[in-house]
Amino acid sequence: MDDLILATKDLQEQFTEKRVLNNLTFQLRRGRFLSIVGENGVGKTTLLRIILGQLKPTHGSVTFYPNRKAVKIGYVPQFRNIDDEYPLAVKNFVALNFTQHHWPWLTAAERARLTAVLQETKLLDIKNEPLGRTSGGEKQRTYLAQALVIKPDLLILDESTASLDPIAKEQLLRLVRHLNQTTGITVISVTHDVPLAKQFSDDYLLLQPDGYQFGPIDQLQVSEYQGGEHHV
Ligand SMILES: Nc1ncnc2c1ncn2[C@@H]1O[C@H](COP(=O)(O)OP(=O)(O)OP(=O)(O)O)[C@@H](O)[C@H]1O
Repeated sequence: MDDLILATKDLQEQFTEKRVLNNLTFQLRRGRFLSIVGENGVGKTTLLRIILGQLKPTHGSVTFYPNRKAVKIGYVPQFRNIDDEYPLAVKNFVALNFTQHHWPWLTAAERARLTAVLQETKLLDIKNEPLGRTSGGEKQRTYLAQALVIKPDLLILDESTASLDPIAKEQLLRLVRHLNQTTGITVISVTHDVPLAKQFSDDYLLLQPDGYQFGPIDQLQVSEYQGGEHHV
């Protein structure tokens, strides 16, 4: 169990109208990049919410190793309400995730961490720009930086590339993969983009209406993936 970061056992979620996750059981090793794929409504976000502790499974469990408290999670949600007028500068938006309360007066250690993460995510040049005026790709990198600033052990991305053009999509995933390989951070990424998942991940979890598949990414058959926004 040494190198596991989390394991699920027999997970199921029963909503009023629908049941998702069919006794889902899988184990994720530390340092791996897992892509979760599957058609719309199959339960991908539900699984993330269970892992994040926002939703209690109707059945089954999630276990963290060595325990939940020891696994720091950085989360990039699927939707944000950032309009063109959003005034907070990129660097201040990233710093929101520091837990200390007297922001914006960061400690020296926090300032150093902030600079490091802005550099890692290639945001130094635009750190003083209001977030509302940045491009889609820059916004996604800012959300990523905000999740990373706390030095998480596990990074969870919910369709972070969905709104991006193909070049920005690949750049973002390449960056996440680079961080995964250089820092050892474990990544769980929900995506509809199977070719990109195949390019950048180690493992896949394909959720299906009546079951699931889990395994090394090279075993994911593109033809088995039906649905999502991008039919392949
Ligand atoms: N709180 C809830 N109450 C009732 N039904 C819900 C709730 N949350 C999700 N569902 C339903 O459960 C199913 C799975 O939703 P979920 O958001 O996990 O799917 P998904 O695979 O992430 O879909 P997408 O690819 O469209 O984001 C959907 O049919 C959804 O309508």
